[in-house]
Amino acid sequence: DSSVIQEAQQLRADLNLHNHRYYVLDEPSIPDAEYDRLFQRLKTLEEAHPELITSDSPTQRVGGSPISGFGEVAHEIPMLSLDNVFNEEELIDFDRRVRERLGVQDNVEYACEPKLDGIAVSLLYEKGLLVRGATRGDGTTGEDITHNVRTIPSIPLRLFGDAIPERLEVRGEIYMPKAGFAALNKRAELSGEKRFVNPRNAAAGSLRQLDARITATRPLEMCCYGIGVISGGELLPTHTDMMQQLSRWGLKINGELKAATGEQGCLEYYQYMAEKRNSLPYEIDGLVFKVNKYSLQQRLGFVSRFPRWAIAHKFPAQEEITQ
Ligand SMILES: NC(=O)n1nc(-c2ccco2)nc1N
Repeated sequence: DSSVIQEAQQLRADLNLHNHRYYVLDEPSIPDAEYDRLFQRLKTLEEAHPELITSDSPTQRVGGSPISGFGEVAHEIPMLSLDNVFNEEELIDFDRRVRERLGVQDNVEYACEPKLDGIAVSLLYEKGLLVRGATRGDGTTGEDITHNVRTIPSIPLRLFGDAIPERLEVRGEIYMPKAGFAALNKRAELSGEKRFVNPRNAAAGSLRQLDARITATRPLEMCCYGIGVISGGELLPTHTDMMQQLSRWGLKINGELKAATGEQGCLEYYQYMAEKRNSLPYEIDGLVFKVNKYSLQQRLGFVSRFPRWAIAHKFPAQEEITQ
């Protein structure tokens, strides 16, 4: 009856908000015991009235039986991997090429982020509901790991707030924090299971499980670093704007995300993060500098879409031959 429906809806909303504060904001709002009590109450209501169960209920994070195999996902927008630079000179060269290609003299604003050492994933939200998770794969085709990404507490099953796009593809890195990795290997040692070599391998192995119940026991987190498809919604002018918007919709973004001006701003960020690297709670294998304005990315993206290894040498236009 309607009071049970209302109670279930209220419990679902409250639990999802508590999850958001605990796993995305790292600011727990209630004691664990209180959370468990609410969770058990929702579980009881759903068992008594299965028709109340919705896909974004926190009780639905761990699926039922294992899947038989991984489906394939065709990325509508290719998931490009990043080119690398290894020193200041090459970074300065990158910035110079960017400004040359844009035909600008003055400084370009960059978005600066740590490069998390995990697994790149694509999350598709339709009308705010998480409908699919996929690995990068070869950039064009990835593996469907929806059943496993649903178990990760920092991945919202439903976005909240307003002006949520019809379709929103969020891209980010699934990673295992250093502390979680150490605890997992400690448990593995005690139970005679194999240990993982590093957090990246541990995350990769956890996402390759056919049985989501195993993935659910692994301390995984997800941090957004970009978007793919966005339709029926507003694309904000810059990457940093868009990441802040993802955060308002309940997604986790990296606290070290900053805007910097020109090559000098990037080099200062590099120094700052080089000092800070060992004290971060997760492993990083570098930093990522992105031209912050999407309009400039589009222009640059255009140039880089042509193969850099081939060029067409055109003949001069011939006089039109009149019949
Ligand atoms: N791994 C990582 O942390 N990444 N990866 C990107 C990326 C890959 C392609 C475009 O952006 N950005 C960040 N922060």
